[in-house]
Amino acid sequence: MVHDVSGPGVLKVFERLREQGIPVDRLKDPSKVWVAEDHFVPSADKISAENIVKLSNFTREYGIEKHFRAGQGIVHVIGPQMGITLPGTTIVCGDSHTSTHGAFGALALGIGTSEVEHVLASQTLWLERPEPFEVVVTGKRGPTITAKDVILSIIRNIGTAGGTGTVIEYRGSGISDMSMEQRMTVCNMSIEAGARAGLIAPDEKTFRYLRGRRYTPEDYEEMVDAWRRDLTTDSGATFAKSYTIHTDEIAPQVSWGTNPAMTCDVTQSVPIPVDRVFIGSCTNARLEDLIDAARAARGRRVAPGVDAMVVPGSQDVKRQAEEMGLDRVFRDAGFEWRESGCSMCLGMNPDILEPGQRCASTSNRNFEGRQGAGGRTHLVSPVMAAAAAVSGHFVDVREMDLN
Ligand SMILES: CC(C)[C@H](C(=O)O)[C@@H](O)C(=O)O
Ligand code: SF4
Repeated sequence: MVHDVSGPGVLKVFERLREQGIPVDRLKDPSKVWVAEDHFVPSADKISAENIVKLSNFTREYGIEKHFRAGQGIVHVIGPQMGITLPGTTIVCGDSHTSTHGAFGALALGIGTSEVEHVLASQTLWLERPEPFEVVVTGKRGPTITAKDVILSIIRNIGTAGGTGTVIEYRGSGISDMSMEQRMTVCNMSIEAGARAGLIAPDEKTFRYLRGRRYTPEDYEEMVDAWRRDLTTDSGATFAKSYTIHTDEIAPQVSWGTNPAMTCDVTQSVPIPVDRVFIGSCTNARLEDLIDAARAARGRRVAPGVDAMVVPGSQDVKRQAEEMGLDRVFRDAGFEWRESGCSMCLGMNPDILEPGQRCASTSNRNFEGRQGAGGRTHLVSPVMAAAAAVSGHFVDVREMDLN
């Protein structure tokens, strides 16, 4: 997968190789490459426009058919939704949150620019073998405890370096209970625990999710038969590390600091009014996330002084949400209803915080200045974000009358 930030850097390497007389006049297999324009959306500045022109030249020159344009959505939302992400495949992208695709039982890794170039030219990659790390999720989540609360709790407990050198396999009843979208939220943040990737063995939910999508292969049912047989956790599998979390003990989470492990329960000291609310990103901007957020927004109004926006993860999510009337729910409550893209997740486009502003955000990183210099990010689930928007401060959604 190639996107508008990491892609153009790769193309520069291609140019350099050509100058040295090394022929990179074709890709090993253009049918295995696809492109999305997501990070610089809305593409208002010069660099972003230039990058998008570069990507267009790239797909034209190398015969790449799948090119999703600005506004079509985030690379990690599009892939699964289009049936491009498949179990048992190896997926790479110059983007750390490639781990999202592990929810389908793919080995999905974020890689560096020169590695991307190597993959484009050879369809291979040299890797140190990571250690297997099992994270067992047990118990039954309360009705307002989301996959985001589960993964924030895991990271809070194992730390941002807890997964270093490993690939995390999430398993247990707490994972099989989750929908595919919830599993994606969990795998998405594996990288925030320092892991190379995160994955979940595919099951019937996985197979059902991918059936009949735009790029689902024709021989899909045969593939499913093989996956059912081969892509399970071996009985007696051994792991280099193991961690178990009981979800019945989890409260809604709010990050307070500048890395995702700096997180606490909403019942601990979470001060603060919020100025902005961002419901979006490849972590939490799928249809179920918007349905969840709408439960707190429906029939209420965004608190005075709060600026709240919803950025669906893809055009498809947006359309489906609109068919359900969710756009009206959010608009009537005073949220902005935006076009798809990375938006205020990372401050690389005009959607940024002003210095001193605090944001309740459904994204995955709260690093200093992540959403704009001088801004502060508080990571929460979609329903927590919407509840903060209508209350003007963080609240415990378990005590709220949700629709
Ligand atoms: C811009 C891109 C390389 C980056 C990443 O690698 O994750 C971005 O998507 C992010 O979330 O910080
Ligand atoms: S939504 Fe955020 S985390 Fe996801 S790919 Fe875009 S910038 Fe990275």
